[in-house]
Amino acid sequence: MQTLTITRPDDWHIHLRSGAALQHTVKDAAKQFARAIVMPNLVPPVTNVEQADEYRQAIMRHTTESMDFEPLMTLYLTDNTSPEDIIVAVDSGFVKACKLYPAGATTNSDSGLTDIENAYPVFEKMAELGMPLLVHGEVTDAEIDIFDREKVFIETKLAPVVKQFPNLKVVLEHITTRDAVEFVNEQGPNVAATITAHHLLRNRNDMLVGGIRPHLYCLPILKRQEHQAALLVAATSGSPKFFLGTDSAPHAKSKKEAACGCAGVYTANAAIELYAEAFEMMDKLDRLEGFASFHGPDFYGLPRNEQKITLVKEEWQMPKHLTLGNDKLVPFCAEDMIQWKLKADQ
Ligand SMILES: NC(=O)N[C@@H](CC(=O)O)C(=O)O
Ligand SMILES: [Zn+2]
Ligand SMILES: [Zn+2]
Repeated sequence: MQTLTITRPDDWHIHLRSGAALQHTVKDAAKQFARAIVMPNLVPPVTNVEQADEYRQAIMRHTTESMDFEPLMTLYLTDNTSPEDIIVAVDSGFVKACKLYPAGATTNSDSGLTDIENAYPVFEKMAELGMPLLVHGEVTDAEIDIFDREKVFIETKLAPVVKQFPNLKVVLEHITTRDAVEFVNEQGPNVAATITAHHLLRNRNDMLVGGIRPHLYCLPILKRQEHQAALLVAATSGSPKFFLGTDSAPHAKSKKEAACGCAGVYTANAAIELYAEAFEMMDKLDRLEGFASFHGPDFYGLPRNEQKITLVKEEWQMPKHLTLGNDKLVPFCAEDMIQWKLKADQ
């Protein structure tokens, strides 16, 4: 039987949510990942260290020692975040990054930055203290087409930040375009990107041809096939600039299958298996470990994990539904056959 053993991976972008959802999301993530960068877009958002500490403790209540899972916390930048807040965050030891949402860009981003320049004094402090900036890279201008919002953000918002703060570590999160790949490749080692499994495995035709599939709707939205191809090349290139970030973002089935459905795809229950499928498709399974387990900690300046996980080439069927608190949750690839399986009892 074909097996693949790699260093235990980390997820550098996940939404664990809060309350009853945590009993499912934490277990799913911890099954495979040793650490996860936890997104702060709760309602209300996690904007200071006290809130991050409370959230961290809520997550930890759903872990056991044998799970050996560490949530890495983030702060949500608002127009009111100050450079002093960054000093306190760095001192906390458990806040590992700050997250920039342009106001209105995505789920729960209403308190995001109304103008990126408002945060320049904060970026300066982050650069000085080595705190990474994580970016949801889409403009929100009504006149910009939704399929162009990442590209326009890079040109008009991100490029000036990177130029002004060459020492700032920046992660362009969940990239979806060839333009993003090229931009990241052109920058120095302080600029990196995360790539989701769903953007590697699907494109906008999968979402829209033959009927609209709400469970593939996420932000940034799936793009055309040529962009998917560029992401596959980047992820499997071996470049340390690209690493694993699932952007697993659960929404109840009823909130997705609705006249105005929420954005977000749930992959955490089988993320590493899904990435393995993408890497196998490119005949680059040997590059999975770098992408999933090395490039992220190296960029963040954290130690690589020591434990291992094993994947087995064994077909299984993705469930039709999972549970999210009192609701149903439809996972990515629901009812599809998956080719790789994480071996239990590692
Ligand atoms: N990716 C998504 O489509 N949704 C995320 C927010 C985000 O990461 O932009 C969510 O929180 O639901
Ligand atoms: Zn986002
Ligand atoms: Zn996200």
